[in-house]
Amino acid sequence: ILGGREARPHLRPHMASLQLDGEHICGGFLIAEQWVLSAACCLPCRDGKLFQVLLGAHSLTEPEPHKRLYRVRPGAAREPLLSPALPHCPQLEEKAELNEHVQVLPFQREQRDVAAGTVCEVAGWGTVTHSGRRPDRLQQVERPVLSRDECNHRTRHDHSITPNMMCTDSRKRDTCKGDSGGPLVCNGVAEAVVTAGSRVCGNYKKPGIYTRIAPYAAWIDRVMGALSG
Ligand SMILES: NCc1cccc(Nc2n[nH]c3ncnc(Nc4cccc(O)c4)c23)c1
Repeated sequence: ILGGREARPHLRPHMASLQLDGEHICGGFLIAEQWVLSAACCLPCRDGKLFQVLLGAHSLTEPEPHKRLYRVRPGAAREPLLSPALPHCPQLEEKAELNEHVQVLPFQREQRDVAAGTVCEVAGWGTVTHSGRRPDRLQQVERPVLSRDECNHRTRHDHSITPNMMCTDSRKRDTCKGDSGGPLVCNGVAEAVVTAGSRVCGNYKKPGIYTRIAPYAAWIDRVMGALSG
C-alpha cells in the first residue's frame, strides 16, 4: 500500500496473508470458516509449493496471540483461469478457528456497481515505497471509487476495464505489489479483490483495478458447496 498508514491492529480480522516458505506473497480474506478469497496470482501452489494462509495477524513476524498459519488443500477448485483477473478461492485444510481476531467478511452479491466517489478502504502487506520496501505490519488506505467510464478513458486504462472490474483513484495513495488478492471494502462489505492490472502503483494515470466479486458469487457458492467436507 503506497501512501497509507499502519492499520489499527485486528480491526480487519478477515485479512489473510498468502505465503510461500514464510514469505508474504499476496493478500486475501476469509469468506467462510474454511474458504479464502484471493486473486489468481495467488494460485494454491506456485512452482510446486503449496501456499499457506496466515490469519489473525497484524505483524507478519512478531508472535501474536491469535495468529495462526493454515495449509490449503491442493488443487482447490477453479474454473479454468481465463484471465489473471479472475478471483481464486483456496480451501483451508481445516476450518479456521474464529475469534475476535479471525472473522469472516461478507462479500457483495448484488450486481449493482458501487457509485463513483464512494470512499472505500483497502488493506495489505504490499510494498509501501516505489523502491519496494515491504511492511511488517498491515497497512491501510482509503480510496474513492472511479467510474468505469473515467477509468476506461484512453489516457487511463483505455477501455480494458470490463463490467466485472472496478477502479479507484490512484493519485499517490494506491495498492501495489503484494496487495493483490486483498478486499476492497465499501460500507463494511467486500466489493472487489485487488488485481495488479498494469502493475503501476501510485500513478493517477493508471487507477487501481479490482475484480468485482458479485459477478462470481454463484461460482464461489458452487466451489464452497461442492467441495465442503
Ligand atoms: N496499483 C495497482 C497494483 C495492484 C497490485 C499490484 C501492483 N503492482 C505489482 N504487482 N506485481 C508486481 N511486480 C513488480 N512490480 C510491481 N509494481 C511496482 C513495483 C515497484 C514500483 C512500482 O511503481 C510498481 C507489481 C499494482
